[in-house]
This record gives sequence, C-alpha cells and structure tokens, in this order.
Amino acid sequence: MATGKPFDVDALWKIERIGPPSLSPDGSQAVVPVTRYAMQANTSRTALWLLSTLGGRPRALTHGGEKDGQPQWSPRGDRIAFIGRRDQEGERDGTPQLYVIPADGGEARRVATVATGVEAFRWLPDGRRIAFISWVWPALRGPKAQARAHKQHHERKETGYATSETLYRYWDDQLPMGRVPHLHLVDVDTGRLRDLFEGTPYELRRAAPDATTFDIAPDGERIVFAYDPAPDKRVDGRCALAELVLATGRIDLIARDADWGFAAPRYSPDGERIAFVASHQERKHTMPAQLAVWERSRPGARTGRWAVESAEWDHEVQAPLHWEDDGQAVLFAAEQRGRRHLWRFDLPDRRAEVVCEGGWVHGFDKAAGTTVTLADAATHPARVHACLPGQAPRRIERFNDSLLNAHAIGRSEETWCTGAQGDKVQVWLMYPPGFDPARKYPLLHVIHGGPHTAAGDVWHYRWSAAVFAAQGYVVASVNYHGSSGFGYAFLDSITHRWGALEMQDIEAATEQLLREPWADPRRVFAAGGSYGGFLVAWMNGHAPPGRYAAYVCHAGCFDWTAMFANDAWSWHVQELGGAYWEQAAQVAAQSAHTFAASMATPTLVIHGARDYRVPDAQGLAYYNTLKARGVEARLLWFPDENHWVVKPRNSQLWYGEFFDWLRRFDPGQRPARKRRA
Ligand SMILES: CSCC[C@H](NC=O)C(=O)N[C@@H](CC(C)C)C(=O)N[C@@H](Cc1ccccc1)C(=O)O
Repeated sequence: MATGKPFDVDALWKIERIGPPSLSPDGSQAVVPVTRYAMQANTSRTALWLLSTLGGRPRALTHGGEKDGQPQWSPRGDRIAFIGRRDQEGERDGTPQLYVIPADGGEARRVATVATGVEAFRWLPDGRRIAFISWVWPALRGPKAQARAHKQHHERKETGYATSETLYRYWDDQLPMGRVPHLHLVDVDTGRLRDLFEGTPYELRRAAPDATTFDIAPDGERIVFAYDPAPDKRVDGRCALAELVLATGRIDLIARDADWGFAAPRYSPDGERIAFVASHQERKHTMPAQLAVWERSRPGARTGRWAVESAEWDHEVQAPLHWEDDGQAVLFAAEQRGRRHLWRFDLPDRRAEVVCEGGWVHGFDKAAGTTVTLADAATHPARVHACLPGQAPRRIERFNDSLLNAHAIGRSEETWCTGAQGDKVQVWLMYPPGFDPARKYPLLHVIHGGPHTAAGDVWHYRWSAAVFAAQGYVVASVNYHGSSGFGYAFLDSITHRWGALEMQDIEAATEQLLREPWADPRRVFAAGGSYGGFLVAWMNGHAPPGRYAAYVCHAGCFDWTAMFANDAWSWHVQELGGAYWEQAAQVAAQSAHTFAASMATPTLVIHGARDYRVPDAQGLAYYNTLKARGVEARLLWFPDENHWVVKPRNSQLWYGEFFDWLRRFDPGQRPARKRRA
C-alpha cells in the first residue's frame, strides 16, 4: 500500500536539483551545484555544496547568487572555480563571470570582468590559470575592444539581425550576431586575460561549445580542441582536432579526416595520447560516436596517428571522457536498453564493462581512486554516490529525502512487446501509487523526442511520469524503432521513413497493454514533445478513429517542408532522404501535415515562441488545421518559452492544462476544475 501525499507539480518544483560533481584531487570531497526554485516568485537560485565522500554532512559553500554553476576543483585542491552571475564588490554581472572561492569556505572572488561573458572553463595543471570559452567579435583585438563592442551591442536601439551565415541561431537561445566562441586564458591572481584565438581563423564549434570541446595537457603546455575547419559553419559540420602551444600561440592540426567528425578530446595522463569521440559521418550521418585515440609519433611530436578503439562495441560513447590514471582505460557514460551506465573501456583488450549502473548516469568524476556519480531513476531524482576503492557505492547526500518520503511515488517497470518488423521493443511503465490491477485505469503514452534518444529509467521534470501516474494514469513510454541504446541497426532503421515503424511500435504496445485487466480501451491517451509531438500528429492522421481519446502535442513537428526554418534543417534532409525541392514526394510521405484530412482526435497543442529547434509556426499550423477541420483543439502558447517550458509558473500552467485536457475526453473522469475560456 503506497502511503504519502500524491506527487504533484508543486512537489516536483520543490525538488533540489543537483548538478554534475567535481572531486577534490584527493577524492575526499565533491562539489556540486544545487538549484532551488521558488514557485510563487517564479525564480531560481543555484548554490554550491560540498559533499564528503568519507562521511559527514553536506556543507553549503556558497549561498546562491542568481546562479553559481559548473564548479571545478583546482588541481592543487586549495580552491574551487565556478561560473556565476552575482552582485558583488559593487558590480552586478551583466554576463556570467568566473569566480574562485577557497575550498574550505570564505568569500568568492571574481577572477576578472570578461565583458563578453564566460561559458565554460578548465583549470590548468599549475592551479594558477584557467582556460575558458567566451563568444567574441573575431575581428577585434584585446579585451577593451571587446568590452566596447559588447556595450554597444547591449545598448543598441536597432534589434535587427542581418547575417549571411548558414548557422545563425541554435537550439533556443543562441543568437551569435557576429560573435564566435574563442578560447581564452586568465591568470587567476592577476585577472590578466588573453584571447588564445585572437588574430587566427580558429573558433570552437558553434553548436553549444562546452568544456568537453577542449582539454589541457598534463604539463600545461598545450591545449587540444575540436573545431570545424569548414569556412561555412553548419550544425552538422565535421570537426577536426588541433593543438595549441601556449608558449608560442602556434596551432597545429593534429587529426582531420573529411569523412569523420571528431569531438570531446582528452589527454592521457602522460600527454602522449588523446582520447576523443569519432563518428564516420561520410558513411552515414547516423553513425555512432565511437571511442578513438590519437597517439604521437614520438614523445612531444606534433604528428601522430589515430584509430577507432570501440568499433566492435555497438554502443554510442557519450562525452565527457575521463582517462584512468594508469592510461590503460577510459571512463564515459553510454546508454544501454533504456539505462545509462558509467563504463570503463579497457584499451589493450578493447572491452567495455559497467563500473556504475544506472538508472541514468548524468555526471561523474574520478580522483585518487574515488568515483562519484550523479544518477537518477524513474522513481527518484538525481542522487550523488561515492565509490571508494574496493567499496560498494554509498550515497553522500540526502537533499530530497524528506520531501520525497512525504509523497507516494508509483512503481516503474520495464517490459517488452513485439513491435514493427517483429522486433522486440522496450516499454517503460509507471503505475499510479497503490495500483490495484483489479481496478480500471486510463493509459497515457508519453512519447520521447529525438528520434534518436530514449525513454528509460530516468527522472524527468518536463514530462514527469511520477506526476502523471499520481493523477491515476498508467504511463507507458515506448522505445520505438530509431531510439538510442539498442544498437546501431535499430537506431538507423527509421532513416528515410519517419513515422511508420515508430507508430507500429506504439500501437503494438497499446494492443498489448489493452489486454491487461486494468486497461480501459475508452481511456487511452498519447502525448509527446518535439519528435514525440510529430509522432502524436502522425498518429492523429493514421490511427483508427477513436483508438486514442485525446492527444497532447508539445513543440511538435507538423510539416517537414516548413521545418526548413529551424536550426537543424541540414540534419532533417539527411534523415528524410532528400530536400523538399528534390524529393517532394519522399518528404511529404513522412510529414504529419500530409495526412491532415484524416485527423479527427482532439488535441492540445503547446508551443513556445522562442523555439528555434521547432519554430512555433509548426504548432500554430497544426492547431489552425484542426480548427479549420472542426476537430476539437486547444492552444497553449508561451511568448517567453523556448523548445522546453522551463519557468516554474509556466510549468504549473502546462501541467494544469495537460490534465484538464485529458480529463475532458476521459469518460471515467470529470474535469478537476472549471475550464477556462
Ligand atoms: C543535429 S540536430 C539533432 C536534433 C535532435 N535530435 C536528437 O536525436 C533534436 O533536437 N530533435 C528534436 C526533434 C527534431 C527537431 C526533429 C527533438 O525531438 N528533441 C527532443 C529530444 C532531445 C532532447 C535533448 C536534446 C536533444 C533532443 C526534445 O527536445 O525533447
């Protein structure tokens, strides 16, 4: 019997969200960012916490500026650097800045004022300098010129954006407007700054450059980075690896192959090898990211050879990579059948083994033999565990235990059905707390996006199975053909034929679940976001009428031709098998809008106006189409949200509208509250 209050949206937003850990060099402590939200005020604050891996209570290191994030322990262990937006020393940060704080507590200090802001960083081994990313105007020289340009840009009265670039905006918030991501160096004690790419044509990749795009050699003399050598940057540009010599500023190209894309370079402990991920894009754009190693031809040389190490291992290697101290193995996270584990890939044996099981591992670090992981599961949000040499993993924080202990959360279960092409397809189920199979329950499909991602043993804030199940739904999430974590053939099986196999899989799961005694065929619903939104629109045009009582389509792709307006259009061309002007029939056959004449199921359409990944015209066209056809529809449109609804009050509204909509078409329930106009 489940006890406790139902787990609702308010409880969801009371959860303290823990970010990736960084370990002290001796492995005795981890530092993590922890974000708390205030529903009423619609705000958040992120503070840094110290967690002992040896036992003892967590300690607050900072008390939460607007956002104190991405903490990294210094190599000497004496201080911690982080990125914050603070009001400090008489100066309010207009852009994120780099701070350092003594590791045993005290006042944080701004390292320098970088007018163009700091995105991500790494310590140099000397513990006195930090390399970081900032988006700058590439033609300008020196921090003063950048600061002037930034001020002018910030205060400009004309908001128009004229560009001739191919990649001119990305994901949901990045409007470079002439800026490019450069690597910089700062002296932590003097604040002296140097743009390492100034006067060169180099820049880091423009699509969300982060701390995995570069690494610093163990002797502190070189920096390796991934960059796109093509003059015209694109979202699917194939990156090469280059090495910068800090003393001279010389940059050597070390690995480039026009057929391959490279990312996430990491130096081996002796600096003579570089592990990275490599994907054979020329063979096919869906080719997996594999573990590769570049090795110098002789110690200290600029030349070397690279080779893929994990070719026989049918998994996708996910950054960041982390060398074991002995240089014999690399740690990284990788998905496997709806879970994401931490793996150790042994280089001499070319063999991978799980070192920490998911759930879903979101972050990890290892130092002095101690590993820390940040991992969640369908039934609980992220937790931090420490694994000391020779010991079992042990939890080292309890941030959310008292909140969660007061609530009832349902049971999660992994099951399989026979889907398209007779293949076994995984289905994750979340049951309402106190589930009684002798009673009847509505079924809610929550369809993941991507398509090359996966549903799994993972905690979700925007699609909370725990919140859905607490409202009485049995929640089903199908890892349809195309999902990641089930091998390359399964992932690639939907290429050039989006829609058909995925729907067959979802239908097969519906069929199987409707045979359960608790299932009610009148109360079956489906909801999905992004590519999952495309699939519910596709289902609306293809599923037998009445099969699904209502749909929710969040940021859904409706029309693949009009999707040419998004930031990843070149990727769709490859996925769909051609551009709309060359392969018009092929593209139309995979587009939900083509089947509008068959759409008859009531749909709640949700979209954010700041969505660059699926522009809101997609949702508006779908909503207008349903209205024009006389199909019941409701629109929830957010002028200030992007691809994802991330503000607490908007999330509360999102869940409220979501449940109202399902109840309205649920013969087993009445609306919980009076409907708005
Ligand atoms: C080189 S662009 C990759 C596109 C990416 N696909 C990943 O498999 C993606 O953004 N997919 C969209 C749909 C697409 C515009 C047709 C999508 O479904 N996004 C989902 C899944 C996702 C989650 C986190 C990061 C990337 C994708 C979503 O936003 O929830």
